[in-house]
Amino acid sequence: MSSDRFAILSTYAKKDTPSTILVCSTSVGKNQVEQSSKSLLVSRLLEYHKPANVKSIQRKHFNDIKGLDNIDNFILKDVTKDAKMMVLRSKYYAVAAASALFSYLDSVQTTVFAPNSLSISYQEHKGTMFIESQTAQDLELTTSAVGNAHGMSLLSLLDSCLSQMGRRLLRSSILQPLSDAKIIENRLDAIQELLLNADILNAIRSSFKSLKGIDLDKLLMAISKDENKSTAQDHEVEKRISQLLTIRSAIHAISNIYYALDGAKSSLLTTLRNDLHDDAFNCIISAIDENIEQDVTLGKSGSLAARNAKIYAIKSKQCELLDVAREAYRENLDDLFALSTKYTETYDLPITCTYINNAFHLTLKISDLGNSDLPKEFINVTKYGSKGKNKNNSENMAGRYRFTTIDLLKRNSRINDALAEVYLLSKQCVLDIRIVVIGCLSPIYRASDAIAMLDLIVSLTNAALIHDYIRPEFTDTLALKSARHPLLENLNSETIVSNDVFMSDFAHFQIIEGPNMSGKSSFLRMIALIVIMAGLGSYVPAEYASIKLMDGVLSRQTNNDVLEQNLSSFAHEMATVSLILTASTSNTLVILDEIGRGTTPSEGFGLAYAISEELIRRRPFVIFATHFRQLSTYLQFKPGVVTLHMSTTVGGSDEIYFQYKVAEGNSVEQHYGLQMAKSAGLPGEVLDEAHVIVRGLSSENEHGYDSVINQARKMAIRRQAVLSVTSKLRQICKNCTLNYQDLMIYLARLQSELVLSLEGTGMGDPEVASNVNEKFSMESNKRSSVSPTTSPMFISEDEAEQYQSDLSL
Ligand SMILES: Nc1ncnc2c1ncn2[C@@H]1O[C@H](COP(=O)(O)OP(=O)(O)OP(=O)(O)O)[C@@H](O)[C@H]1O
Repeated sequence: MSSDRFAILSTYAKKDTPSTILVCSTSVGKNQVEQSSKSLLVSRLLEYHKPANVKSIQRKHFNDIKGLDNIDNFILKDVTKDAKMMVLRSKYYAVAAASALFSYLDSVQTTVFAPNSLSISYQEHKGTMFIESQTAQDLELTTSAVGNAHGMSLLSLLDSCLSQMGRRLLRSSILQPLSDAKIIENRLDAIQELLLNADILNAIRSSFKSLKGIDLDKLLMAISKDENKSTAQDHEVEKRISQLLTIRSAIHAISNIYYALDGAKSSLLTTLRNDLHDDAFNCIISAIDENIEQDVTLGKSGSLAARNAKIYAIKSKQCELLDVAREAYRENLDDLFALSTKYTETYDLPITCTYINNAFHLTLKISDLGNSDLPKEFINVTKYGSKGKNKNNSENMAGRYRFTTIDLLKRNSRINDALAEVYLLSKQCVLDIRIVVIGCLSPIYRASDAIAMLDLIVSLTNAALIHDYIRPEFTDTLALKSARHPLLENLNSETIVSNDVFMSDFAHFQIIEGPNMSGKSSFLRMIALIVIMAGLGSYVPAEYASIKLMDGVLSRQTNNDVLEQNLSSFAHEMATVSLILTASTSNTLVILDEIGRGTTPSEGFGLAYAISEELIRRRPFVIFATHFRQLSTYLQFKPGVVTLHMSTTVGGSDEIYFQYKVAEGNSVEQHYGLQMAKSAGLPGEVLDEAHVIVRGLSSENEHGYDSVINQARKMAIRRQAVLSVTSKLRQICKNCTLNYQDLMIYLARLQSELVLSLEGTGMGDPEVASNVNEKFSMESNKRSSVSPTTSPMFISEDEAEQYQSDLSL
């Protein structure tokens, strides 16, 4: 299953070269696979996957429920099974396609597999980030838990698209951001150009108005659809004429957008501009203009004006027979109105001839008849009261008689015969033009894609302008200065507190502590949202952003009961964690918000600790918000682990003030939970008792590991300080553009920072500087492939080994 966007599967495929491609019969028509030239889908598939066989499979075999059952039955029963099943549950197209594949193998190739014998994996498109559906929901990427008002989800925040194509692309880009820096940089260049060149931006915006909300993708699909035999002739003609008129407007709009891009310089904008121009467009316009009247407006369906517009839409002299048929229609119409006039004169009544429900009727005001009866010649009489209204027509019939005569019925019938002839001949004419359009579909599809991309770029440019976002750069570190949560900022830009973030291979596992409501989850989500925004090519809410492009964003957040999957909250948490442990790589961003709260505290802590250890070993970038205070106490000594906390202050009467500011190190135990409970009005004696218990437990805990912790903490501080300096020195070696003097100043600053951070660890003496220099030289020796001969005096051999393994990353 390589794609969840098309119901297409390859069987017995060598890498990237399928031997058979199964397509759903409804997408190509019954015989179109055999006559492949008729189906755009089939010819495209063959273009890309020659010499594959394309087989049409009945729609009923693309069954997602059956597909999941099949996978559940055949997939290997290993530790990853639950996680894989969980991901697949939300991949409707992939599992429906799997069902078609198993049906095909079973019925056509008579291949049957043993249960639990197949290794099945779900792969995302190359060059994109993997975002699991629950993560998308938790991060409120496209929908928000509190309604879909503007700015409540990332999609609605960024969406100022002017076309449906653009909006669809924005949505899919948010759900599947890119991980290819080159493509992203192209988008960013385009945004930067539009930000600097307001003329082009405004020109594009106004050129989009001429698109008048036309959804090109849907229009092209409708044009490609063959005639439905059950559709009435007049509707078919009306539909086709309307499609041709819309495509004509769309091509004029494409041309306007093309000219609006005049002068654009960035590579993406110039490519898009080229995609908006093709000689085929002129062929379509000429075919339509030569055959269809310029000023046809089909109007409201069912009205006489709409019918006449349809009848006279094809220009005269294009088809002789059509001209004759229209003449016959006109003569019959004249006869019919003459008949109506005759009734008026004969009976001396103001009778009018009205078009209702696709036929002509006679009508007369009830008051005009006075006390007399309607003449006998008038049949099928309907009398409408003062509020009467013909439901099927806007014609107000209140206070009127509606009737007909035998002669009028005959005229109507003749008119209908003439009409049938007109529609038949018109249909032939519009179908001929449709063939020209179908021959040019490919450049129109390309133009549609270009418009969608341009719309996305303009939408992201608007967001950057309105919210003062900045252009991110892409490196190996995730460094954000004064970053803001985009959705919170949109809610209230006055109160938003910005935060700095720094994650690198040396600081890849970050634990964040803090009381409830202190802003932990928001901090986690802010990082994920900014990484996703950068992945879709958007500017981001920060003063500076260096982004490491991720291959996926995985998250586990609280309170996600998944009722439809019949899993308890804890079971779901474990299934998600299992997915994270299976799917994360050193390039994945993992967001963990409270793990292990659904079970006993000791089990919860044990699980949280073990999961953390495994993630530290696998090296994804992890941000873990937790209430387990011991977690950071124990884990902070491991390489790559950083501890953070949300800063808070407590007022005179024990109120808690949240500052929403992230600070380094562990939080000081202040029993915020108890303070919150007090604010919530818990009785005094209950609180006193809780204080006594908590104090007892705290001193018991601290007594046991205090001295060990202190020792280990010193080691950790030393190691982290050295690793941090080494990381910075490496960056200098790679990217430094400073002159000699500035470089010396920077190095001296690094040195004093190091000395400062070593204070209290037994390394802050004057010899440190020379020891550190020795350490740096050890590192540079390693670079030049000379093995270090000795470990510096100020670290133990164990420590030196640990440094070596950390540095060899
Ligand atoms: N950076 C910020 N600037 C301004 N307000 C913030 C910020 N971060 C969080 N908040 C406010 O604080 C509220 C609580 O934040 P959040 O849910 O992130 O806290 P939490 O520590 O995760 O709480 P809990 O542990 O109960 O889940 C948010 O709804 C928001 O209104």
